[in-house]
Amino acid sequence: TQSTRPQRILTAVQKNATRGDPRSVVKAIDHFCRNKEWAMNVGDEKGCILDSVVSEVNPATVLELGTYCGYSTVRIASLLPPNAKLITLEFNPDFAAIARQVIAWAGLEDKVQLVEGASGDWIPKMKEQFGVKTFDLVFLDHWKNSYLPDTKLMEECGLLRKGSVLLADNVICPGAPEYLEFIRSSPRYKSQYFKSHLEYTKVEDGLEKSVFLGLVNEEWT
Ligand SMILES: Cc1ncnc2c1ncn2[C@@H]1O[C@H](/C=C/CNC(=O)c2cc(-c3ccc(F)cc3)cc(O)c2O)[C@@H](O)[C@H]1O
Ligand SMILES: [Mg+2]
Repeated sequence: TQSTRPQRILTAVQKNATRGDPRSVVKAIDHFCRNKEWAMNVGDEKGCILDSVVSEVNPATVLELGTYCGYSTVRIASLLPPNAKLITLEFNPDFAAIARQVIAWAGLEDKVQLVEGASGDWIPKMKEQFGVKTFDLVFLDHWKNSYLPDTKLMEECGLLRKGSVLLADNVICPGAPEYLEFIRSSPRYKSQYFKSHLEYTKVEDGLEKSVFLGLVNEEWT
């Protein structure tokens, strides 16, 4: 039977990366996607911006929306302090199965909890199911029209605290216009755009970093 692109990405990891070495897993995927087959990983250029935000936030709890093959999961988890936890949501079982093996190859299973299912179903269960109070960092990289509803849902479920950081991929390409419009005009967020390029291409794209400010007082009037 024909292999899928995620299966070919996993094969490239198993052939070219060293078990237990997250950076070699990241390099192997980037090499494959730059030279063999493009895939929608955040990639090496935007990945450096992701790394710098993760290092700056130094999060104890991270939520990733949209695991795909686990590329950004590995990048983030490799930078987490001991005892920190990354929960990543993926509703495609085939992608989830590949991602589990990529995460395991990197030796990061202990820091990552991959949950199979839709973000809209699982966000409301985070506290009761995983004992999460709030998330220090959220990486949004799933369906672009789910960014806004899921952000509102996280607020409603009390999963964001003053200082929580949202980092959204692809705000230019493919784009997340409703999310950008909301987050940049909301008094509850302080946003910053990091200009970059679509993974493995010269097309413009970027990441939007937004800090949740908590319920600002004009909402009590
Ligand atoms: C509500 C819900 N719950 C759980 N998992 C969910 C979920 N919604 C989606 N997922 C999962 O997340 C990933 C989906 C990622 C969507 N990403 C993109 O579409 C994307 C596209 C491009 C792109 C750019 C230019 C082009 F010409 C073509 C493609 C680049 C990117 O970086 C992308 O992220 C995928 O693994 C999907 O199963
Ligand atoms: Mg993306």
